[in-house]
Amino acid sequence: MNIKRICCIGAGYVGGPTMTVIAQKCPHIKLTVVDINESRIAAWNSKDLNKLPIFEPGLDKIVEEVRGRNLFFSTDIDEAINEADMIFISVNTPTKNYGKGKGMASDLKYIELCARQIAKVSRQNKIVVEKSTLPVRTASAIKSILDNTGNGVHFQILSNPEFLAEGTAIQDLLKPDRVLIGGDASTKEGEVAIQALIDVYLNWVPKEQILTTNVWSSELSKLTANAFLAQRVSSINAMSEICEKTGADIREVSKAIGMDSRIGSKFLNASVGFGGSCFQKDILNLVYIAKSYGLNEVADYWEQVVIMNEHQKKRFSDNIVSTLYNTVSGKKITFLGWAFKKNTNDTRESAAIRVADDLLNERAEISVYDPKVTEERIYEDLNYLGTRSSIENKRLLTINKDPYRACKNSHAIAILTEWDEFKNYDWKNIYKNMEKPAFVFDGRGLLNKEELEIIGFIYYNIGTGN
Ligand SMILES: NC(=O)C1=CN([C@@H]2O[C@H](COP(=O)(O)OP(=O)(O)OC[C@H]3O[C@@H](n4cnc5c(N)ncnc54)[C@H](O)[C@@H]3O)[C@@H](O)[C@H]2O)C=CC1
Ligand SMILES: O=C(O)[C@H]1O[C@H](OP(=O)(O)OP(=O)(O)OC[C@H]2O[C@@H](n3ccc(=O)[nH]c3=O)[C@H](O)[C@@H]2O)[C@H](O)[C@@H](O)[C@@H]1O
Repeated sequence: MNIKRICCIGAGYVGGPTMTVIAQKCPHIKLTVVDINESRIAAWNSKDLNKLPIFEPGLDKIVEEVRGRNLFFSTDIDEAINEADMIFISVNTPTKNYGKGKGMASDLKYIELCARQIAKVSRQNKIVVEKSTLPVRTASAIKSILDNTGNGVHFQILSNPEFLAEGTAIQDLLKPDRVLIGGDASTKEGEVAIQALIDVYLNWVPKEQILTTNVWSSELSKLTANAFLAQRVSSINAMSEICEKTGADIREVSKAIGMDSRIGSKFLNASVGFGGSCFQKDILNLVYIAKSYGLNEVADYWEQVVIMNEHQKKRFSDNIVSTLYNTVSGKKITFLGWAFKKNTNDTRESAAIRVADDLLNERAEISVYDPKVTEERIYEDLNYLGTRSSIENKRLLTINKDPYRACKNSHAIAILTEWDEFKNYDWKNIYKNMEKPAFVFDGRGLLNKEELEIIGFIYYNIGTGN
């Protein structure tokens, strides 16, 4: 089966970049990315490429090349569904914040709405691809909705989880470690659907890197991959606390263990805690699934990864307070970075939000510098926690688009995002304009302790205790 038209529902961090890359590599396929969020679609269609809703290195160039050629962004969801041979569902699947499973299970209401809409408007057979990260066995719920509410047309459901990381999305999409496709190979129609999606990827991904499994393995592999990655961060962060008590240096420990090829060197950077929209949500989802099968030991095991992460954030803010003589009330503390990692404007679950909230509870005054994140976003993140009124948050937290001004008159700087450019700042100048003693709390282990100490800073690096 030759796919000619693809529709992607959800123009977010996954749908947007993923379809952009497919459009570049498959000029013979017309792709339409749709979303209910009109302003997001308007931003994707913006003439000014700096106004795209998502910042990803290299994304703007490819959008410029393919938009209007074979890639389209639209709010006309019904039309895009109806004309497509293949539909990717790439909507958000956040942690449920109400009812059964509150705070743990994935909220599948957006997925269900998509399935109902697909069923309602489809006039010919379609392949439906789960791109969103979903609890294992979600495909059976989607299939049941499609088969029971549709117009008698036939649907094949595939699972094709996305493994891109933000900040490197384009590179990850162009050269994926693997592409995973889960489908029902036991039927002829299932086999045809699997092959149709393989053929799309074969336009740029070597066939050895395209892996097929049954649907449930594919759904569960995505949760497993994120759980393993997050577990590495929590494991190294747990060791960072031991380092701080014993004089060991976490960077040396990471290097020493990473050289063991069975362990490997990636994802061993101690930090103020992992952020991002997925690690926490996907592990909590896994915990919920385990509990729902009565697998309490399994659930507890994975939940500890999230508990450790919360502890790491709290320990970082506690350390700032205790180092600043147990009082930060009225003291200006500057945050370099608000996003959850470098090269993204995404702030979801960023450690900065928790750390700021803790310090604001201690009545500190926070000054934030992050060139990629909008002012509205930062206040929304804080207001969402509901700890203080939005007026109070605006009074206590200020945002500055100039890092030097952001640091002026502050007592301490906290590094919350791993931007490499921090290293190249004029730190002597920053020091000159700060209150003394001037502290740097490096939550990403990026700056050079010795250099900063020569300038006069008192430097704390997560995982070294000095
Ligand atoms: N952000 C990431 O780096 C990765 C995310 N994922 C998974 O991909 C999925 C999507 O994540 P993101 O792109 O980050 O989410 P996002 O929140 O950036 O985008 C989702 C979009 O779907 C739209 N939407 C929701 N319901 C809709 C409906 N019924 N019809 C049309 N549009 C609808 C929303 O308006 C939103 O623009 C999630 O399941 C996530 O776990 C997987 C790999 C990486
Ligand atoms: O499902 C998802 O959403 C994605 O989640 C992560 O990608 P992402 O969250 O975008 O970014 P990561 O590079 O994984 O970083 C996550 C967090 O862990 C932190 N981290 C990462 C690595 C490390 O060694 N130490 C560490 O603290 C980062 O600073 C960041 O806050 C996975 O890496 C992707 O494979 C996956 O597709």
